[in-house]
Amino acid sequence: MSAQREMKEKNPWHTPVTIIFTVIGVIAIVALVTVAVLQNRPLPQKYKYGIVLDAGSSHTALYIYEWPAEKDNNTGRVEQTHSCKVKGPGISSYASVPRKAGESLSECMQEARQRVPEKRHSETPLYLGATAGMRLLNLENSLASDKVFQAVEEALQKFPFSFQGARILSGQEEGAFGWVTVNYLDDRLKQSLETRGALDLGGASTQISFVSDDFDGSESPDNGVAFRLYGNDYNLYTHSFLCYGKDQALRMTLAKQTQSGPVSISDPCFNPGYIETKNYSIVYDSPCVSNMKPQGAPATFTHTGKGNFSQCQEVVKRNFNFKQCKYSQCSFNGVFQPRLQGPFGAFSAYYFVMNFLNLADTSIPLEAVTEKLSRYCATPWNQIKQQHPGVKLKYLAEYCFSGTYIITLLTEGYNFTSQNYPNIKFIKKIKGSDAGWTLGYMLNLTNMIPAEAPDSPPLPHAGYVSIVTVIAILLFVLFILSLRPLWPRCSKQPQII
Ligand SMILES: Nc1nc2c(ncn2[C@@H]2O[C@H](COP(=O)(O)OP(=O)(O)OP(=O)(O)O)[C@@H](O)[C@H]2O)c(=O)[nH]1
Ligand SMILES: [Ca+2]
Repeated sequence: MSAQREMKEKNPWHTPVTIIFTVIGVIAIVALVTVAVLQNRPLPQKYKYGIVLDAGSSHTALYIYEWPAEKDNNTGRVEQTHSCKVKGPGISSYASVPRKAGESLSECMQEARQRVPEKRHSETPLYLGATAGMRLLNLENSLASDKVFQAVEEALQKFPFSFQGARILSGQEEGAFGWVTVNYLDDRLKQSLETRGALDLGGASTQISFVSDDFDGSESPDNGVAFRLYGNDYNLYTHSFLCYGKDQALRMTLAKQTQSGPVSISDPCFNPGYIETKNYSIVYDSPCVSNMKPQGAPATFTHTGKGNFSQCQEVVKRNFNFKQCKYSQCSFNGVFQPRLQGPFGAFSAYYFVMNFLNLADTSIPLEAVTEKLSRYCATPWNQIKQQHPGVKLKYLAEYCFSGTYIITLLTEGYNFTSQNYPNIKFIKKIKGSDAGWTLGYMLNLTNMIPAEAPDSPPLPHAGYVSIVTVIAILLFVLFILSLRPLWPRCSKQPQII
């Protein structure tokens, strides 16, 4: 017993002073850790929103984007949360009744009002960008295009968002923002990876945009867009071909076959057995073909199909001019194009068409693609209709032409070969967001892609808390040890028996 008591008396940890120090120390550590954890705990996520209306030539689509409120400047975090396809045609089709262009948007705008939390409405920017349909209308009749914009603006201002205006994008902007979208969603910009070129096939225009080591913008400044993003400089090559979207290209191809004003044509780009009466004035109602309209043509012509891929390709090729090129190299129509480089993402109609034809997989060799397309074009129209009962007849009738046009544009127009054709990926969405110019447009207008790489915190949250805890314990131990002189000395005193 006395030995035990002796041990107890000798043990300095059992003195009241050290017990008090220990308790205070433990409380201090707990307090320190609690403060560090609470202070650095991720706050409940709050989101910001942005809305972009893509007023294309064939239709308008609305996209809602969302990103964490505290990370405006961070990357790879803006996501598309909703999209809405406006019913009816593109806004340029309402040139004679502009009011209806505005009205057509209201259903999708109501949806946006419900999707974006009410308290964020007033701070949510809303943009409308119009592309080739309005570019053509503006060329044809600028007063009519102004009236369409006026009607659209009046309609959009009635909604509680922060409306930032409606305008026509230049072809360069359309191409460049499509490229930004693809590379942003792929996380290629922030990580300084090789970029992916962007191929966009719309209804009225088509864009090609890519970075090539051969291109610094000097040979053809109009095709150059310089960006500094996350600390990297990019010299982007971009070109938009007005009238080379798939609907206008079809008009041009029909125009090539009806220049003498016949009453009927046998078209290799449509399936055999296809027969439809078409109006000359409707086919030629576009600045892309209006100067080709035959004089003294009848009101209508009978459009029949004969389904022949190679003959179709010959007609389609006649839309491209390969003769003059004042640069070191050209794509077509005398337009400069540097050497193709890197992977490419092809979206919009490239995807719709190639996906329908089961040709979206580019590991299929180019030769096999043309073979499959030949077989598709030669399939009788009745059989095609039977095989695809749910597909819109207008789309269905045009797939032979559209597939042929895409392959011709890529190989003859842009000079893709059997070797680099597999570098193309046909895409619709990347990580849930549609590929297209809208996201890039919004990121640019909201300054959401910084020119310089953002500073990242030196430590992750968990690492920070662990280090603070270890240092606190070390300090505490040192503190206790530093109090050694105050430790009771009773154990060292000679015992008096
Ligand atoms: N097959 C098919 N075609 C589609 C679909 N959606 C749109 N298209 C067609 O594909 C073409 C391109 O569509 P978009 O990319 O929306 O073109 P756009 O933006 O209206 O036209 P631009 O102003 O030239 O960019 C048009 O001819 C459309 O009619 C679809 O779901 N399936
Ligand atoms: Ca488009």
